[in-house]
Order: sequence, then structure tokens, then C-alpha cells
Amino acid sequence: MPETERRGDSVGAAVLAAGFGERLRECGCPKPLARVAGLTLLERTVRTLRAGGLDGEIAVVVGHRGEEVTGYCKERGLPVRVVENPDYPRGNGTSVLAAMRFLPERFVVAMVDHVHTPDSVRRLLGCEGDFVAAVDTRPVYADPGEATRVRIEDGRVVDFGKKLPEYDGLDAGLFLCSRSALGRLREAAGQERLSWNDLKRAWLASGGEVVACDLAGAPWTDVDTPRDLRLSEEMVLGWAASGNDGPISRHINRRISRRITRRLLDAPLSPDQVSLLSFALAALGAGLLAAGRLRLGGVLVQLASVVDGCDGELARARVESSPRGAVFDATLDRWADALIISGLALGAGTRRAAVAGYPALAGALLVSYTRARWEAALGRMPSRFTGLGATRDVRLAVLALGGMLRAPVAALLATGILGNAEALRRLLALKKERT
Ligand SMILES: O=P(O)(O)O[C@H]1[C@@H](O)[C@@H](OP(=O)(O)O[C@@H]2[C@@H](O)[C@H](O)[C@@H](O)[C@H](O)[C@@H]2O)[C@H](O)[C@@H](O)[C@@H]1O
Ligand SMILES: Nc1ccn([C@@H]2O[C@H](COP(=O)(O)O)[C@@H](O)[C@H]2O)c(=O)n1
Repeated sequence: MPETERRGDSVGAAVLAAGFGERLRECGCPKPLARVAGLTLLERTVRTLRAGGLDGEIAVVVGHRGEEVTGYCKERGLPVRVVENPDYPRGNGTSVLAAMRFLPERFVVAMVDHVHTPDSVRRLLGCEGDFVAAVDTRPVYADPGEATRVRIEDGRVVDFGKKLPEYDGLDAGLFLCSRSALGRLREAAGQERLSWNDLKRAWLASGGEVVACDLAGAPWTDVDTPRDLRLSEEMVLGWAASGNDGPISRHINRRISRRITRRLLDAPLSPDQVSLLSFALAALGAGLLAAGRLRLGGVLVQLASVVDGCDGELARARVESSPRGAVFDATLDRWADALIISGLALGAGTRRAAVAGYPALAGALLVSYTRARWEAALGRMPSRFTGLGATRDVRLAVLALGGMLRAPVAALLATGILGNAEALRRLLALKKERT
């Protein structure tokens, strides 16, 4: 992007991908191309920045085995500008300076070997200041023995270093800077060795402040070794398998779906295809229920429920969740709910079951509908409404048990009672909120 055309209000990013990555040599590829949970570190960083709301130019700074990294960016069609930094052996501070001239006034500095979530990027972008550093005062995955430690006073980083005896948190390898500020550090640029930490020290020495943006226990890792690759994959899967779930999903389904998703990470399957697979399993289960094969039908219904968690886990792990995918997933779930309830009512073969099917279907659709309307009008639904209130995981478990235990009428009645009661509970909660 020509310098004259940079948008004043967009925030860009410098992704530092020029280092030697010595301790990951056994991977055989340049460190930025090492894979974590189905994505290279480089593509994961770019996607995470975008998913976190970064809207400006992303400059990927290459150095060691730079031609391979550049080739990967071209082959994948990554929406980035590749900046070659011949000075990379002098330190990663030279990479920031090399990228700066292509970036808007405000830009993020991201280490390609730090795995973050979009929420952490969003939190950083919400901070003010010429120099903001993401820190973590409650690190979960990062190793204090490896990471750069920071001392924080009044919300400012006042000192940092790997050997700080007293420290308040860790440097999370993610920064928000302004060109005008860093541009004042020209004398530092002439140093023989110039690490990013050298530039941070020069900024502090010039009287500059480093605002601390506390991630406070958010998932992030620094990938230096093959063990870190495995730890990062566990972290990404753990983060991807957490949602606004009901109790059956939280305590049973996710334990299974996460294992399935791990095997899908590098498979040529999209989240949408997994959504379709879950729907197909539900339709097959509904057909078996309608044919009177209640036990087998019940098993397939529960399997469909578990697999319905994999599509979202895969989407989050690959940082490709989308509002479109959410609509697609939820719509298929409604069709599946209707097929399953109809199948169970038909398969029971009694008038009571047929009658019990109506409130069950109404309850199932109303739980989802009230959630959709709540989220459209008021944002995320409070977690107190994803308790035993017949969220889909609970509902499908009840219907599956009704098939497996050959108790279809009881399952349909329970689904109707739970679903309609939950919908009513939500309306009453809204009424209270309004008064
Ligand atoms: O009846 P509710 O619970 O409101 O329906 C919600 C459900 O369709 C959500 O789908 P999602 O894939 O996020 O939920 C999965 C459940 O369907 C599975 O049963 C469960 O095993 C899995 O772990 C997931 O929790 C939609 O995203 C919501 O929009 C919809 O309201
Ligand atoms: N085809 C899909 C399916 C899902 N998503 C995203 O996942 C969310 C659902 O997560 P679950 O773990 O509960 O399945 C959904 O709201 C979308 O954000 C997707 O993007 N594409």
C-alpha cells in the first residue's frame, strides 16, 4: 500500500517471522511454517489478528529461510505484505523498523511464535497509549522460566527481562505501538545488536510509558520447542471446545467431540461439512426412530449431538468461525430437532406419543428461538440460561434416552415440559429486567 494511501484510522500489524527458530529445527521447516492445530504459526497469527478486529495492512517480516516463508504466503494467498529484513541477524528490533514504513500510525507488533486468541487481540486494540504491551498477571500455559518477565506499577510496565527476580506478570509477545513514538528512537536503530527489548528499553529511557494490557489468564503460548507445539495444540483445542453450552455438552459431549476434532484438524473437512455430517446422523437417527428401531435411533441421536460440537470446535481452532456458519449450524439443528421429535412420536406408534410430540416440538423450537431473539436484542445470553433449561444438548440427550430405554412418550413429555418452561422462564426474566 503506498505510504500516501494509508488510512489514518486503521490499525496495521508487523508480524515478526524472521528469526532462526533454532530449537524447532527438528520440524524441518522454517519456524513460521510449523503447524499448531491445523494451521501454520504464520497463518494462525494472521487469522487471529483479523478475527480480533485488526483492519489495516499486515506486514510479515521475513529473514531466516525467508524465501520459503514468502513462497508460503503467495501459495496460500495470505492477505499480507511480505517485508524482507536483511538485518534480521542483528535482532528482531530491526524487523519492527523494517516493517514500520509500510504501516499506518497505529500498529500491532506480533511475534509469529506466540499463539493467541482473537479476544486477546481485541482487548489490546481497545487500549490507549503510544506503546501498549499485552502482559499476563495470571499465566496458565506460558513458562515463567522462558518468558520475558515484567514488573508493573500503576498499570505501566516499568521493567522487564528474563531474569527479573521480582515480577508481576509475563510479556505476552503482543504490542500496540505508534509510528510517531517509535520513530523517535532513531539513535537506538544504529546499535550493532537491536532486539525488540532493546527498543522497549530505549522507549522507557526516553521517558516513554509502556501501558500494560493485562490478559489475566487468557490462553496464549510462546512456541520455542516441539513440546511447545504440542502444548499449544492442547491449549487451542481446550479454548475451541469451550462455549455457552448446557450441562450435558460441558460434562459429557465436549470430552468426546474434542477428541474427534483433534483428528479433523488436518483433514480436508470444513466446519460446514461437519455441520452437514451432524445433520445427516440426526436424520438417520430420526429415520430409525420412525421405523421403530428406537434403541439404535437413540444412539445415533446422541452421536449427532456430540458431532454437532465438532463443527464449532473446528471453526474456532482454525480461527474461521463465521456469522454465516453460525446461522447454517443453528438452522440445520432446527431441522434435525423437528425430524428427531417427529421420528420418535411416529416410531412409538401410539396416539399419546403423537399428541406429546406437538408440545415437544414447540418447546424445542421456542428454546432456540428465545435465545436467538435474546441475542439479537440484548447480546450474549447469560449463562444462567444454559443450565438444565433444555438447551439442545440436554434436549437431545433426553430424546436419545427415550429411544434407548424404549420410553418415547416420557421423553417427548419431558422435552415439552422442559422446553416450554425454559422459554417461559426467559420471558419472565425479560419482564423483570424491563421493570
Ligand atoms: O436449543 P438451543 O440450545 O438454543 O440451540 C442452540 C444450538 O443449536 C446451538 O448449536 P451448537 O452447535 O452451538 O450447540 C451444540 C449442541 O447442539 C449439541 O447438542 C452439543 O452437544 C454441542 O456441544 C453444542 O453445544 C446454536 O449455536 C444456537 O444458536 C442454538 O440456539
Ligand atoms: N459450520 C459452522 C459451524 C459452527 N460455526 C461456529 O461455531 C459455533 C457453534 O459452536 P459449537 O461448538 O457449539 O458447534 C457457531 O455459532 C459458529 O460461530 C461455524 O463458524 N461454522
